[in-house]
Amino acid sequence: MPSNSPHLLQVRDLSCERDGRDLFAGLSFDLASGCAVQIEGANGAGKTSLLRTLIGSAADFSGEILWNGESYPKALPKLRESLLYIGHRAGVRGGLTPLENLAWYGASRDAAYRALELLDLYGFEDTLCQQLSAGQNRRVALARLFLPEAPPLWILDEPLAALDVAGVSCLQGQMACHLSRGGSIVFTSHQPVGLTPLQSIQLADYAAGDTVAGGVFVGGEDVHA
Ligand SMILES: Nc1ncnc2c1ncn2[C@@H]1O[C@H](COP(=O)(O)OP(=O)(O)OP(=O)(O)O)[C@@H](O)[C@H]1O
Repeated sequence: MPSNSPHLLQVRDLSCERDGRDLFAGLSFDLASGCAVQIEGANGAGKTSLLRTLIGSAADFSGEILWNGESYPKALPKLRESLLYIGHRAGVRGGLTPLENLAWYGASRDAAYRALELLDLYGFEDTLCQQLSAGQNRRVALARLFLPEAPPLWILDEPLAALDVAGVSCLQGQMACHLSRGGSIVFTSHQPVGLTPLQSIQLADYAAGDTVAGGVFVGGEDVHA
């Protein structure tokens, strides 16, 4: 069960600065198998900076991050074997079709067709992505979450952005399914997401000089044992 699972990702007293400005300080949380963490905060609060730090793309932090008990940066090669990161910008190549974009990530043709169908992109598989709408491009990016054998750790920056109601529902279902299979998710979103167990972290609570301990949990057990 998720509450008894080991903590895969551990963040200890993390502080991040950009251009001489402290974005957040004293941030600590644990992420266990089967659990999700939602990062919330105003525009410019540092959500993307935090995610980029967690994926090892930003080394200018203080504090400690551990993956399976091993500290960054030593842990990064193993982390990347287990990580699926979808950033704020969709990471979709406009000059390729949806099928070609998924093939670039190693998907078989059958798996890519299936994932695109689940995201209601049937009939658009061979259309250049630069001819698709913003929401459709977002769906192409998110189709990676619907491929078989997706990695266990998902780090998603604004995954619900640009999606319509049906798209949000579809993605929420897939995120819940991932948790039920023992996967873990860290994501940013400005809107409520119906996941359990979910730890919500408000970056405003960690503004430099205004540090509080821990986040708020909705459902499940507090993994800050
Ligand atoms: N590489 C960088 N160099 C300098 N400043 C940066 C860099 N990346 C981000 N910043 C600054 O850090 C601050 C936080 O940016 P970030 O993108 O992390 O915020 P965010 O919470 O994700 O915002 P939004 O909700 O608007 O996406 C911003 O003021 C931004 O200008």
